[in-house]
Amino acid sequence: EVRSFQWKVEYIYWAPDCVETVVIGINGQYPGPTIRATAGDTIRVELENGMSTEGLAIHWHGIRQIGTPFYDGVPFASQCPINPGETFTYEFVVDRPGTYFYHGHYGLQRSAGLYGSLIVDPVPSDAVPFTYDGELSIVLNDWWHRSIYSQETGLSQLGSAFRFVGEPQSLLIEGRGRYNCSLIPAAPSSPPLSGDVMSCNSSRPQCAMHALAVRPGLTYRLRIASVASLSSLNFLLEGHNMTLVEADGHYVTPVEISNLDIYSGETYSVLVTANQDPSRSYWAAVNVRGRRPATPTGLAILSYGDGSSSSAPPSTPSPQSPAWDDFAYSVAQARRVVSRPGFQIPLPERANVRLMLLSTQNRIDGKIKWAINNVSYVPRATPVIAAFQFNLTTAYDLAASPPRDFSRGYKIRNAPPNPSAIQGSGVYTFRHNDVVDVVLQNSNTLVPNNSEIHPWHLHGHDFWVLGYGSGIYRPHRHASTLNFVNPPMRNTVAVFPYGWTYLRFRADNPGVWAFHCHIESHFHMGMGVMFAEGVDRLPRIPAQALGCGYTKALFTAP
Ligand SMILES: O=C1O[C@H]([C@@H](O)CO)C(O)=C1O
Repeated sequence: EVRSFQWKVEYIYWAPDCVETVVIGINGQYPGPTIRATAGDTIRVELENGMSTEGLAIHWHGIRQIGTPFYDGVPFASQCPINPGETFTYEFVVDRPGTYFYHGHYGLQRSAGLYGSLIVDPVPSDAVPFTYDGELSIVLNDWWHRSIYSQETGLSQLGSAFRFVGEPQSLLIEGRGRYNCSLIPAAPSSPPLSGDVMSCNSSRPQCAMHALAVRPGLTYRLRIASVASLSSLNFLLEGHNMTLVEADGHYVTPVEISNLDIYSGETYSVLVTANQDPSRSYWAAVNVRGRRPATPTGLAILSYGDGSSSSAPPSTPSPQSPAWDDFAYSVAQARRVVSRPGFQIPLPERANVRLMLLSTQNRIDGKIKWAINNVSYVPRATPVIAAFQFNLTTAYDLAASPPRDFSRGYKIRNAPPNPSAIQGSGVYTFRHNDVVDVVLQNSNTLVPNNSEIHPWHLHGHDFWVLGYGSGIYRPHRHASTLNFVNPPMRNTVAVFPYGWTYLRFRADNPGVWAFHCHIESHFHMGMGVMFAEGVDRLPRIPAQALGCGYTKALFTAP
């Protein structure tokens, strides 16, 4: 079945946490509309860029775009950005059931609210290894009052003028949070200039708490996605345990948990049974982990029944998550997520390519950047995929590969000495069906004794997560600790402070695929790489994806 949508992307005034600001909405709404489809369906989105001051592209996160790499939605990788006033039609197959989402991938547009859910149901004949009575779905996010333009300006300043985006003002559940309006000075004019002078009003319907309505005794599949821009999050339901059953569109061996660590770019399904006192409601809560929190708990209401007193907010205090810096807890929970017997995709026995990718925070030309093996990624004006298809060697040096390893002597516990980091736009190339191992190696930032969590997301693929460890990955010491028995498949995986994460994928999807830290500011500061694979088999790029950079030369004036 083809499911068609017509979307117009525009700036709108919205008050996600009761503070009115400018949000990027779809068809006048934030978050964007939910796409619901059945495995095998074709999704067709006619996307009009109604923002008159910037380009646009939308990424369908977790959808592999098999055969349609030019609809992956990464500007300057898979397509030219959609100009103001232009309409671009995405058309792709959602081949596998699961919990996904979509989001803007141009600049910091995801942080401005350009995202929504994408849920794919299995075909009726497909086995689902658990049962439930009903379904609920939430997207988690962190939220700033400073515009993304101000945030971007801060990230680009020289030397000590650098201003990081900082900790978020609010955490949102399904696009809703509640900022404490008494912290905002009264607007100087009356009525306030909407969205320019901060106006906070806790009775705005847009910031009414989201409610998860359940009926006593029933079991629900709760789908949870994180599109957070910065924060590692921890989700919990007051008084209720959860059974983890799906991660990034793959069934996992059920795990009982009392709270869920979720990193930006990840999705999960948990089963929850409404088995508590039905005469009251409970908190659904989200807290920051991994960075010293400066943001209040984000809240929604788990309400028993509908319309009765049980939908009023609980009078209990908001629930707490494990300590923000209990990284051992996070690693232990990550290790418990393994594939489900009967639903495993066989792991290729060995890889023929291995990349050792060291992430460092660096100063380059006076600016703070993130670099991978000393190269900080900067997009160029020509889509990488078009450079391969049309051999645009003026746009990129297609033969040169960025470094595939880093110096064995690198001290990951020291602030980077940073002598030779550069900016670059090089592309790692693989042959069709190469089996690629990637070791993501974390290190100290420019701040002494500091290393951060980075959730890495791979486009066009799922990968097997073979293991996590601390310190520098050393094959002779760590290869034997990898999980070759039941590694989970994912599209996003965390790299923990001072640690390494080991993953494997098969380069069986001809295209150009971004692989990057899903923290919005970090990718913008260069924390990503480009993978090109099977470029001799690329499907023909449609004209609507071209027209910028050196692809202009492909068209002749009418
Ligand atoms: O990219 C980042 O920059 C800051 C800090 O490292 C430099 O001010 C921070 O916390 C990040 O995650």
